[in-house]
Amino acid sequence: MNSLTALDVSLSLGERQILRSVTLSVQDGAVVGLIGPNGAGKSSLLRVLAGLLAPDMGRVMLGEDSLASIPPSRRARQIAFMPQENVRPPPMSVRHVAALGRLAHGESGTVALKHPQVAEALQKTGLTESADRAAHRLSGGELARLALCRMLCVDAPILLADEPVAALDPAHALMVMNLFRQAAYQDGKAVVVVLHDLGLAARFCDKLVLMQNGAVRAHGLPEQVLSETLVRSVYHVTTQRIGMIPVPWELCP
Ligand SMILES: Nc1ncnc2c1ncn2[C@@H]1O[C@H](COP(=O)(O)OP(=O)(O)OP(=O)(O)O)[C@@H](O)[C@H]1O
Repeated sequence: MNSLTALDVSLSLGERQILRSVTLSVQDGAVVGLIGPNGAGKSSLLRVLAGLLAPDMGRVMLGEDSLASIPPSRRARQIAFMPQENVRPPPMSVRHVAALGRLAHGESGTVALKHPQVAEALQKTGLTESADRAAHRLSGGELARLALCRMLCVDAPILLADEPVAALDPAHALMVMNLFRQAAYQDGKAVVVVLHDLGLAARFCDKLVLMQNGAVRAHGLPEQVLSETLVRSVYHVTTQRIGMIPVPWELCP
């Protein structure tokens, strides 16, 4: 069974305390949504979970093993990470950039390009017809899908995605959220996804972790975490419900 757990993790960067005793766990077959206002610490926590930042206190466990004890080469095969920042790629084709995900398995060149996972990831992210285009000429949303595509090419059991739908139109945002659900429910992956869209978080995540000021303010089922009271307290907005889905409505006075 695949699981990734942050246990009582604290992190300081420079003078600032960024994370305060954060505990979060994701198991295979589940999509965990990480939500919270700007600056709450979501990206920092995701980087700690990916092993890119070492916590000052607490630890991260990948299954039974401490993440810090796992060699980076094995970590790269176990955890695929999509960062928030979309760096414009060098002048290579979309297919070549996607295939960089296979480097985690030591594959490059033709071997990587011909791996079935590359064609599948291009198809799942709606990029098959753009595969031969120059990646550096893609639009912002297309670039975001390419970053996701490269992450899928790793075929890791654990997926960590930082605001993967922030730049996407509604159809592609739904496509990507369905893709995470499929990864969890059909392929048994463990998924952590950072989201600002509370509607998507409510609909597509099995569990939500709501962060505020570097700490976990609430966690549990979406309907528990996205209560009117908690949303008002953390985001300072009122909500209206469309069915079960909370929609941010007005700034609190
Ligand atoms: N290297 C750093 N040095 C000092 N402070 C940092 C550093 N990196 C991040 N921070 C601070 O840590 C806090 C949390 O940042 P983080 O990017 O984790 O938040 P976030 O919840 O992902 O925010 P957003 O929703 O805006 O992306 C912010 O106040 C940020 O300014």
